[in-house]
Amino acid sequence: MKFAIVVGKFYEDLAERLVAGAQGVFNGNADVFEVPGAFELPLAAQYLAETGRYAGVACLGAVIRGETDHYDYVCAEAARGIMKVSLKTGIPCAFGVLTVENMDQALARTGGGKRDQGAHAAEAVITLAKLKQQL
Ligand SMILES: Nc1c(NC[C@H](O)[C@H](O)[C@H](O)CO)[nH]c(=O)[nH]c1=O
Ligand SMILES: CC(=O)[C@@H](O)COP(=O)(O)O
Repeated sequence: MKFAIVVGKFYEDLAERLVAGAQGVFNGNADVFEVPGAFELPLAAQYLAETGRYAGVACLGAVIRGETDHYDYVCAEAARGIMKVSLKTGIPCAFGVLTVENMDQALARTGGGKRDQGAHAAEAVITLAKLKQQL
C-alpha cells in the first residue's frame, strides 16, 4: 500500500519533526506534499485521495494560539475538513495537527517526550487502510 503525507509548513521546524515521525512509521516510503498551513490541509488531502494512488493520507501541521480567535477557525476547519474528506472519499485521512498554546507544547508532542503526533497520524492511517482492505 502507498501512503501520502501532506504537511502545513507554517512552522517549518515543527513540520519537519512531524514528517520525520510519520516517515518513521511509513519506513520512509510515503510521498510528501507541502501546503502553507493547516487551513489548506483538507483540500490538499482531497486532491491526494481523489488520485486513487494512496491508501491513506497523514495530514500534519501545527497551530499555535495567538492573540485573537484566528486559532479557533484554523483548528476547527482543519479538523472538520479532514474528517469530511475521509468520509467523502473513503480514504483514511488522519488528523495529525498540533493545536497547542505554545512552542514548548508543540515540541513535546513531536517526539519531545509527551508523544509523537506525526507517528500517531501515520499509525492511524495504516490501521484504517488495513481495516478497509480486510472488508
Ligand atoms: N496561524 C497558523 C496558520 N495560519 C495560516 C492558515 O493555515 C492558512 O495557511 C492561511 O489562513 C491562508 O489560507 N496555519 C498553521 O498551520 N498554523 C498556525 O499557527
Ligand atoms: C493560529 C493563528 O492563526 C495565530 O498564529 C494568529 O495569531 P494572532 O491571533 O495573534 O493573529
